[in-house]
Amino acid sequence: MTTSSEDLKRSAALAALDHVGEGMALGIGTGSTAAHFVRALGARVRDGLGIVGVPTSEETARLCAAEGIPLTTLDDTPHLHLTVDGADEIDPALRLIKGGGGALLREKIVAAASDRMIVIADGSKAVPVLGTFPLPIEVNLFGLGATLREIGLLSAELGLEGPIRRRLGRDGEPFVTDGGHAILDACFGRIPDPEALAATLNTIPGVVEHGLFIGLATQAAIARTDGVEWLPAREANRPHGARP
Ligand SMILES: O=C[C@H](O)[C@H](O)[C@H](O)COP(=O)(O)O
Repeated sequence: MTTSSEDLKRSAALAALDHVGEGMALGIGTGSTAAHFVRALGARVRDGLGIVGVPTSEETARLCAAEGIPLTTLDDTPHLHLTVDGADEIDPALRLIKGGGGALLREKIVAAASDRMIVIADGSKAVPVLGTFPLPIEVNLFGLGATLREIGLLSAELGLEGPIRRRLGRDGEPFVTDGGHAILDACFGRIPDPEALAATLNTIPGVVEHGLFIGLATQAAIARTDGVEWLPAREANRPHGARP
């Protein structure tokens, strides 16, 4: 019997669900892998599990509502126990590229508000070096051209070359995030020093957020045909370390 990539995503989601306990405040991720988690969580909630969730996108909010998962906001619940979310790439130090679905801004805010972040993924997302997946960069619509040019110039100084394109939606129109911003996808191919690139992007006016998640993931459940592999935490990488 063959195992589909959806089966693997579901296996990773179920492995993360084992870490969810009664009374938890959860960050709930976005994307096809996170959707498996939402559906499995919904079944547990209907069986009586008491949790509240903060969704990382309007799409996830709708799915949670359909599953009967009680939702809150970071205004009412600013400190979360655990976030479970997918990723586009995961390296061995648990650095991530996220934002393939355009939800990176809310995802990063929610992950940073959480004591722990478990990344769920099928094995295809685990890479030795980040960057094959184009890096999503969320930018303000005002000054888009100038921001794009600055990203290109400063990343070239780091030795990163490659096309940077505004993302289009499925309808062929420019993609707009839940926050009303554009996404630029930077096709660098390889990002040998993600910390340096993240620090550079953080200095550029007009960059709202970028898809490099560094020091946020505490564990990853990577599902392969022979089972789920857990990548451990690297606490030294975590500026937002677990709080009491
Ligand atoms: O913006 C979207 C998110 O970062 C997703 O978690 C990421 O793109 C992974 O999505 P999927 O599980 O569909 O591959």
